[in-house]
Amino acid sequence: MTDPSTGPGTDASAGPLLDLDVTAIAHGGVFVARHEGRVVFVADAIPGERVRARVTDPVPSTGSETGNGAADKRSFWRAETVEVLDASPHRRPHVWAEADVSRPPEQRPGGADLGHIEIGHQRALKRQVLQEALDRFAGGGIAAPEVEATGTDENWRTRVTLHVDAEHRIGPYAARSHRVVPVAEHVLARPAIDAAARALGDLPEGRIELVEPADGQVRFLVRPESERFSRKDRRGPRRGRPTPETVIERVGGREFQLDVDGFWQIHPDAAALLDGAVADLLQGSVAPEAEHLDLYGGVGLFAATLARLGARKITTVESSPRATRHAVENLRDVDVTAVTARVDRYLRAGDAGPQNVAGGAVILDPPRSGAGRAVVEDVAALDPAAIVYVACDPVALARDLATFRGLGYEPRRMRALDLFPHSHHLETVALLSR
Ligand SMILES: C[S@@+](CC[C@H](N)C(=O)[O-])C[C@H]1O[C@@H](n2cnc3c(N)ncnc32)[C@H](O)[C@@H]1O
Repeated sequence: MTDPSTGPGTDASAGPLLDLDVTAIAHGGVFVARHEGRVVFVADAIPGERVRARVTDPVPSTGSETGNGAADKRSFWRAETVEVLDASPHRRPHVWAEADVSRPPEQRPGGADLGHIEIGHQRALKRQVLQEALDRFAGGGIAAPEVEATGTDENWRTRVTLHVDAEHRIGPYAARSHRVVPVAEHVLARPAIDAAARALGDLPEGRIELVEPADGQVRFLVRPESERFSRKDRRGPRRGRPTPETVIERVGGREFQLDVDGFWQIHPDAAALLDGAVADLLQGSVAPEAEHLDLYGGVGLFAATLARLGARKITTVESSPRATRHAVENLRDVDVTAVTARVDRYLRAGDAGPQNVAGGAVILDPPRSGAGRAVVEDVAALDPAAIVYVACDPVALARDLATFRGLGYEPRRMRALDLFPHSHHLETVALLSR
């Protein structure tokens, strides 16, 4: 499946208008229609609707209705809804007034690509995306679970990135673009973050990261846009740079310290819900004498879950040295070994790698791209009794499940959590065993 949410930038100001019958949701928060046999991925629509949409990518050359040679060779086009001709009963006024289809696409803030859909139907559509990914990439025969609500669908983001452009306008980027869209209110953000963002004075061009940790006090970092792609950023502070501020998050009775810009779940309920889901799936399968792995461990959230379930030998593996240092502090009361390493290298590190995982549990919580074939093969070779895979991308999950299935590990239970309301993102937790 192509991910239509990524790819070359779009220019919403050019391109023909098409009247489209929308048939399905696609991976990436866009919807499927057809025009003269070609797939058109259209934004801001709903399956069952007829919409008028402007083709934005590829941009046809002037004077041509369907485009130049390059456009004709493309297997799919992208388009943005500009008018709803026949509305779905699931359509609602967009949660973000500025994202309404009556505005030019380049002036609609991104981040809430399902915000025009009734919330229960958003979850039904996300389940369809997961089911399609499982059917197409995981070998079939796996039923996608219902998507569970968190209870907090509005003003949920505890971490927000805003941008300041050359004209000193501040706001989120428009969808699929790097254009800043000033908004009256950031409807996805926690109210304190929105208030803090509106109180920011004149700022230089760049990006601002706002964080509301458990104490409710908003912190913000101002950075040049160029740092976004810096690899050094992920390895911790650079020489001559101040050590990042530390903030505290809480799950149950336990405190987790982390860098203000370190990885933590964005939804305020997410860490506790994921801890609960992992514990639910692993209940009764944690053998105290075996070694247990928390791979892509961050500051130790799931290592703490394993400890609570009775694991006595736990190794958490994480590539960020600062996160690993925090994990050691966060799990002082627990016998945990925290390793700073890439997971793929750790699994092949011989004596410095895993020793006695047969019969134990392995938790994987990789970035969006998934764990990949080599890591999955190396995990299966350890012969754990239970594997829990925490995934924020259905297609990456499905591909890794296919590899696990080829090695004898079958998905036994799965839970899907709506940790990103009004956006297409979905968190899935799967339990596998032989
Ligand atoms: C989705 S986060 C999960 C963190 C943690 N499990 C939690 O829930 O808070 C993924 C983590 O993997 C780390 N990471 C990314 N690639 C990695 C790799 N190849 N090896 C080890 N850690 C990696 C990131 O730094 C990040 O902390």
